[in-house]
Amino acid sequence: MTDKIIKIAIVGITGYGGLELLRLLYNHPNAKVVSIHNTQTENTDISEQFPHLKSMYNLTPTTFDPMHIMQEADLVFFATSSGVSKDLAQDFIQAKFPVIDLSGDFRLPADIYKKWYKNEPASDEAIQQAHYSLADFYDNKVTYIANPGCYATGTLLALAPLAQNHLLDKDNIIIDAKSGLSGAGKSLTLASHFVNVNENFTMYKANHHQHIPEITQQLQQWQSDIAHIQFTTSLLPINRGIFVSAYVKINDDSQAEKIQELYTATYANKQFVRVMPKNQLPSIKQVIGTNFTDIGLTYNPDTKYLTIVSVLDNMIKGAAGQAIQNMNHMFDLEESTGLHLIAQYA
Ligand SMILES: NC(=O)C1=CN([C@@H]2O[C@H](COP(=O)(O)OP(=O)(O)OC[C@H]3O[C@@H](n4cnc5c(N)ncnc54)[C@H](OP(=O)(O)O)[C@@H]3O)[C@@H](O)[C@H]2O)C=CC1
Ligand SMILES: CC(=O)N[C@@H](CCC(=O)OP(=O)(O)O)C(=O)O
Repeated sequence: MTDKIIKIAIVGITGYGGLELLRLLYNHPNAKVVSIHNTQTENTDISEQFPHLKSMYNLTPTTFDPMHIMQEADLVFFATSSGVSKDLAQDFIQAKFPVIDLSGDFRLPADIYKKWYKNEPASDEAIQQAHYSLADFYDNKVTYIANPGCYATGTLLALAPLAQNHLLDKDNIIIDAKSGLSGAGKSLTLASHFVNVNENFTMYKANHHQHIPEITQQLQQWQSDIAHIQFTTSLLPINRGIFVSAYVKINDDSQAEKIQELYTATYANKQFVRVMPKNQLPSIKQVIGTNFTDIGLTYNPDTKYLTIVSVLDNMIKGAAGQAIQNMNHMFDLEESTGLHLIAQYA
């Protein structure tokens, strides 16, 4: 084990993603959080606002000052709302200082971002420097990483073995994804009000979710004829977790019986993707609190639809955990460092 210590700054510390980074990095043997930032600095220890952190850290949020961060730290995580890092990250990008951005700001070309996020995009120049990094498939030694979105991670891992082998029927890619409420961040809205979510089930952003272009873009890199996906998202009355159901047809029927082996082979050396035995489908609870994505498959020979289910913890594999996996790649650490987590069984 290396004795290297990576000094880390986190911007967006008062959000769910920032707090999850802080929680996971506590047990990372090669990381030390040296500064934390949000929109206000109150000059009080972070544990005043978040008592669960009492006696764990000795950190007070400080004013966001890029020059100071670059002097003190080796890497900055942006766990800020979308539309924020495209402005705040500028100085770091210019200086080629290591950045991992959890938001959607650098995942898409400018015109597509503007259309789907309905927000002003970062400059083309900045976007071109960012590397979209689905951590299980990319071992980046780059300085600037756009961490994938939570739904995009679950969907891409569910479809990767097929797309990488050009086996998807491009006209039959249907994805029905569901998320726990922490995916929406800490801000309260009418839609995220307890009474609206508890004991309820709602589909939202049907056909216009911002992860649609992110998923399509990556699928196209693997299988160039894919132009569209049918994608819907729903809100589960739970805190954490994503459940992706993908219904797809494969374009070569003779391969149908071999799909399970294809998934097992694709993920044989990917320690954070676990493929279930044939015809067994995963449940959300088996991954909550971990950096795993678990995947199960079942094929219907009558309809010729393959159902693929993938589950992950949106806050870990969908955000902070994958960001740390990317950090481990960036700094040449073993990719599971600090991420040895077992789900809570009951
Ligand atoms: N939650 C999830 O499961 C996932 C989230 N993401 C993405 O990660 C990012 C963070 O998500 P999440 O933690 O849920 O969001 P939250 O809404 O919970 O938190 C947002 C954070 O950003 C900070 N912030 C907002 N504007 C600024 C600013 N101008 N300067 C400094 N800090 C700012 C907020 O600080 P303050 O308290 O001062 O307002 C807060 O700490 C988002 O882009 C989200 O889309 C990606 C995958 C999954
Ligand atoms: C439950 C819920 O509301 N989830 C959010 C996920 C947002 C997210 O991860 O944002 P990025 O676009 O930055 O990836 C949503 O559906 O918009």
